[in-house]
Amino acid sequence: MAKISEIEPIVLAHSEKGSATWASVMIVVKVITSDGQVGYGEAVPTLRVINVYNTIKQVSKGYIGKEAEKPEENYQEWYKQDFYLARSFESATATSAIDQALWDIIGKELGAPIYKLLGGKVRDKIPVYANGWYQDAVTPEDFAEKAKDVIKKGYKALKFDPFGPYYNWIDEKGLKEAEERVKAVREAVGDEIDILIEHHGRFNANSAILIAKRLEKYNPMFMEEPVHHEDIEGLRKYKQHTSLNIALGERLISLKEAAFYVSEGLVNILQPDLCNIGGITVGRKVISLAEAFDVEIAFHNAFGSIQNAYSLQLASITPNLYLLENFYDWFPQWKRDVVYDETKVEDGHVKVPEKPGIGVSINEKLIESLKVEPKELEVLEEPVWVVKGTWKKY
Ligand SMILES: O=C(O)C(=O)C[C@H](O)[C@H](O)CO
Ligand SMILES: [Mg+2]
Repeated sequence: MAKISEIEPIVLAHSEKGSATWASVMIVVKVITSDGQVGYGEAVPTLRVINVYNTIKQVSKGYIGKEAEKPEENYQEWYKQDFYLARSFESATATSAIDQALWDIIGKELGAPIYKLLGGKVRDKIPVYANGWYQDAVTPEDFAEKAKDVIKKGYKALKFDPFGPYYNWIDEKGLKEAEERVKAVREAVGDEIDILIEHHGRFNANSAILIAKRLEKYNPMFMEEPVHHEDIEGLRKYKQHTSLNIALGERLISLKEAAFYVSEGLVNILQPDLCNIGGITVGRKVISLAEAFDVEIAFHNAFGSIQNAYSLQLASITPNLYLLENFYDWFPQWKRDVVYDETKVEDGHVKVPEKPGIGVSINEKLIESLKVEPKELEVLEEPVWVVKGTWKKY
């Protein structure tokens, strides 16, 4: 059986930026086997580009020489070595990206897309929701105009963060501003469209509860990360005082972390990120964990087109899928070109790619031409994790 002979982290950048600064670059992992097979994965940049790049090199030491077609065993072996894997975002994303590439290699060896290796599709098209669409939106009118464009593209659901620069607590002025933005979007899209409210984990429980009571009249389908990510007691309090669906999961980096939120009943829509949670090997286990508790899945999918391709493969085998997050229509063109623009959104759905492994072709020449040295991201008043141009009051 082929051995893993090379693992190369590659940072891609381009002058054309997308809607989220933290995804202005892509970190790609290229794995090559002893018989020349090549697999690709994607790691998460955010504010850790240099650290993730270097961690991929360190994690690779635990994978080089291992059998390429054994991602499960390789993950278990690495878990033994990497004492802080479940506590280290850098380790988790590096391991996830390498794991993705190994599943890509197996699929290519067997001539089958990953969904086939996992028992087959339960749907041929993936229903998606829009994010990234509200760049530079500030006033309610801005949000309403842009929301109409989203619906014209055929999306049946859209997510946005209506809170401007408010953080930790929110006052009456902030509540009013958020309500006016949500009201404008609801009036623009009508009652049939799912509105998803993103909080980016910025509020204390009291403020999050005030927000829920203020916005519930607009029937949001879920409230994402309403309280600070590590605020378990705040989340319990939020759940006790509101009736809205809680969505979270993008920051989870292990199966057992996901199991905690699901078994404690603290999440209704789980949003694992295949570039954080442990790649395909752990991602498929999280799907079943959620299914056992009647929790729905909406994979977090906010970085690049390789992550998007893997998310489509796993979304196709997920019986308890709500919707797949999608930035694709608001990606800079270069990100779409990395996969030859093979995962277009049509009428709010994406056809499941059928090519072996990752499902799409990878534009290796473009990757070569976009290669840059790992670098720090600028830290400005507007945090890198918001949709650009929205950290504003009006
Ligand atoms: O996609 C999500 O759920 C995120 O929390 C990430 C941000 O919304 C996205 O990158 C826009 O900044
Ligand atoms: Mg989010």
